Amino acid sequence: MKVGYLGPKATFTEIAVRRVFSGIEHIPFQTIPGCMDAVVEQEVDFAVVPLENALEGSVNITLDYLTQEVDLPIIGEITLPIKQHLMVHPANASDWQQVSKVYSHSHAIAQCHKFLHTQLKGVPFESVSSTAAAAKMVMEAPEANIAAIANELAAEEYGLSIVRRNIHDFDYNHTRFVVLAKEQTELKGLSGSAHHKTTLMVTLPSDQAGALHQVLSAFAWRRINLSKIESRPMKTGIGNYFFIIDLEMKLDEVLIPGAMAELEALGCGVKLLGSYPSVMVEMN
Ligand SMILES: O=C(O)C(=O)Cc1ccccc1
Repeated sequence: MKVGYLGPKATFTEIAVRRVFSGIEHIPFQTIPGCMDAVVEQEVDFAVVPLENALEGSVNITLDYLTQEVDLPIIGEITLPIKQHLMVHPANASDWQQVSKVYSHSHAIAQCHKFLHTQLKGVPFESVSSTAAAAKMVMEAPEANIAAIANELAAEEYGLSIVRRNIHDFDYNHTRFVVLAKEQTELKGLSGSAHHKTTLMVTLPSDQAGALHQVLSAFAWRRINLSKIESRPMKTGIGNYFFIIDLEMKLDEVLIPGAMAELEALGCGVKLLGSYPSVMVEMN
């Protein structure tokens, strides 16, 4: 068995993988679509990809690729606390305040905007494919005084010096990762979880007044709790959106199928993206 993740080694995604998958091979991929394609091509059995951060919101490439390019069920969710650190090559540890550029994943940069604006004012930043990819770049270029924003494991893995710890702008910084597979599978690492969610993709009938209100009513009168609703562009024209809706319950035989049937009767398109256990893990 193999699990693919957004690499290289020591990304936050790999930390999430390590907490849930033991005794199977962990394979890094350079991009989020690359991880998902690897499941489709059966190069790996599972993929773990970031979906949403508490400070920066959804990872749009994950939502869009999952809803529009591949057909893979979500079989689990892992929520991980995120701590961002500024790190440089040990050769530059004493003059880190003179760094010429800061590299990281776009979400990590966004989580540290206040720090960058106040402590490294005017220093340009650039987003790369992951936090660990940034750490690896810094390790490979000791002659350039550049910095990465990444986690503690990446500093260890790539031999970097952490010069400022916990530089994320708000303490409550968590990221949700989803586990994808080719088919619905029960994950051993998540089987003890008492918390389940169900995610639906809903498209509205065009030009129908009150359609979103009716969609929400279908959940409301059944007392199904929504933990998230997100709109994403259909990419067919301005104003054309679909919705991704997270329900705080496991797929049952009555309430969710009833709500889905009601939405279809209203003229909506409804697709089940997954019903899955959810765990919160520690950083360690
Ligand atoms: O780049 C990483 O390390 C990732 O796993 C993606 C990510 C980036 C920022 C916060 C959480 C996950």
